Amino acid sequence: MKIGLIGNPNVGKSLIFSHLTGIGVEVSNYPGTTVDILSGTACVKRLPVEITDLPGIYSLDGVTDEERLVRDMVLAGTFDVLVVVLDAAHLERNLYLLLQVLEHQVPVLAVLNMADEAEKNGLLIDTEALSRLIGVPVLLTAATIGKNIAEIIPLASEHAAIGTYHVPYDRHIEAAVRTLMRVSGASRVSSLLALQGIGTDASLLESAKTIAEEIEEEHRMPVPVILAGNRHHAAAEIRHQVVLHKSVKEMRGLDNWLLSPFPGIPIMIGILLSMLLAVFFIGSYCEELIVSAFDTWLIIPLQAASLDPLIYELLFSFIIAIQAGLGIAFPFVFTFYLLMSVVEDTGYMSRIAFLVDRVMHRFGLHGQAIIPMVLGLGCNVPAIMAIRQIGTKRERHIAAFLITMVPCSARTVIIAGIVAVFVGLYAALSIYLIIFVLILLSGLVLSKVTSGTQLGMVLEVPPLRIPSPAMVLTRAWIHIREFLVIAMPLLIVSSIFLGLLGFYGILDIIEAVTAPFMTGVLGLPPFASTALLFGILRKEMAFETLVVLAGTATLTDVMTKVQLFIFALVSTLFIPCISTIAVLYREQGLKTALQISFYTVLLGFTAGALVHWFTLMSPGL
Ligand SMILES: Nc1nc2c(ncn2[C@@H]2O[C@H](COP(=O)(O)OP(=O)(O)OP(=O)(O)O)[C@@H](O)[C@H]2O)c(=O)[nH]1
Ligand SMILES: [Mg+2]
Repeated sequence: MKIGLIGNPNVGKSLIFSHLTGIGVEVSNYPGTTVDILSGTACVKRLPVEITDLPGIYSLDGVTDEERLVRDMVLAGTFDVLVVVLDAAHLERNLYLLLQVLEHQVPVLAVLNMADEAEKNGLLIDTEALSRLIGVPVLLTAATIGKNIAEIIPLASEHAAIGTYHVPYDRHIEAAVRTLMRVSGASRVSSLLALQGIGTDASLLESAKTIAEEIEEEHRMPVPVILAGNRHHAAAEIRHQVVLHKSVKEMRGLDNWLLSPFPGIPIMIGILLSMLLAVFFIGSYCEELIVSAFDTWLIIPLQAASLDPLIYELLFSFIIAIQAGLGIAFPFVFTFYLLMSVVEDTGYMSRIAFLVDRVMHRFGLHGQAIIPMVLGLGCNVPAIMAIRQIGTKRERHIAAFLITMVPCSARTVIIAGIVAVFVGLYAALSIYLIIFVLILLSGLVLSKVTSGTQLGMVLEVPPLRIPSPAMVLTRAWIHIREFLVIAMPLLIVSSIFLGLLGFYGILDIIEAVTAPFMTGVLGLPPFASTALLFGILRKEMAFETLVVLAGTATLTDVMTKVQLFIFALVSTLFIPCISTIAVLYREQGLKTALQISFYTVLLGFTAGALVHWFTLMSPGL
């Protein structure tokens, strides 16, 4: 009987080999110690068993010479049993190779070595669950202390089994495999290999090539990359089901819920939606209190005092800027960051990434890209900076486009403050829906037109934790402080600037020039153009400026509900704020910054014009 020891580099194969055979081989703590293939014999029940120590490899893809060598030996049926040695302390990374070995339909025993290290790291591995899941026996060992090493050969020779687990590949891949199996009568593994251009059957390779080209056309990435992405996802999923951190043992039941598509996805939508609603309700409740306090105590007395017109204009612009900042933006920004901070601290964010990973691949993105996108709900600037971590240039390019469309907290201020307050909750939610659909469509189009490759990556899902109030408050405070020290002064200066422009009649000129477009195409009052313009400085300033220009916080006095809806939609979508453009330029270059700015202007005006046109067509609205 021939047994092969296969596994990632540095997992302890050679140490196990010398325990089993008594042959002293080089064992060292760096990958790639074994380069030659060494065999030895052990006796089990007086029958000789030949054991081979193979060089460490990460996959059977055949990228390196060692990988090709090992794969060819496996394909040639050299071994009766493969003992796959895994590092129990880094199971997810090691599972990738195991999943690939299982595809080869050879009897397998999985040995999770380094049990001592896993234990030291506080990891508990449910070997029975793993064994049930993949259909092969699983043994936990620690080669340095000889733990369970004596079990390896008896288990391997008597109980090694052909795995029952199939990596759930992308549906195009699965369809291709089915077709190849039917047409050429090939096995699943030969069909999968043929799709990657590996194999000896010329006619199978020929048909696989045509199908693979179609898939690559559709996905805009090579088949091996798609397969790798799927395997990584499967490895993450298995790891999640069988490994738990001691400290979070009690959280595990909850986590199983959170991470499975059902009820995970409804829960995710529920959590995000209730966050938005909480921001709406708490924000607008506080807004009303603060705004009316300003009106009663400052604005009305100011109007009653007979002041020099210029002084009055300056004072009025100053007060209304503070009213807009503290009264309108602050309650929403504060509530948002507080809730967001809780979500981040619990570790739920990575669960969102895991849940949407599959869907994101359709948009040419890895699940990890969802984290900057969710961060973008707070502010696009750190979100754009966070895409640095994303694997390839192509993914970064797509992510930059999509993130700039994500409604940040400033845009939530506009949507909540204008639409939720004056038009209604459903109208406000419908803006999110419109933006969501536009992001999906843009993602689909971008993933088709952007060239380059997509990388598979391992998603780490950190343990769930009860958030610590101190951490949550500190994190929320960092964002809120940024708002107070950067946004507020900017708001005050621009409000005074605006007051002066109005005082000297310059706003009238700008408005007169843009009026035909504003009124004719978007159906908005002419002064909306100034508000949109100031929205480029900071998004919520579009709203605050509108209040300043309207001269009242009760916007329905000066605009219709439809106008308010269109204004909010356009100012949310069109051109990112100046800080976002700056960071886009720094991170992605001038071309991308310009492309995105142009694209969003087009999108914003088109969406606004369409809504206007639609309401003209249906006067009943
Ligand atoms: N803590 C701990 N260390 C181990 C265990 N098994 C092996 N090691 C150590 O891990 C390192 C790598 O062991 P090797 O046997 O050389 O690993 P390998 O898989 O043959 O590595 P390559 O030949 O590079 O593929 C050595 O320093 C071993 O002492 C274990 O169960 N626990
Ligand atoms: Mg070795």
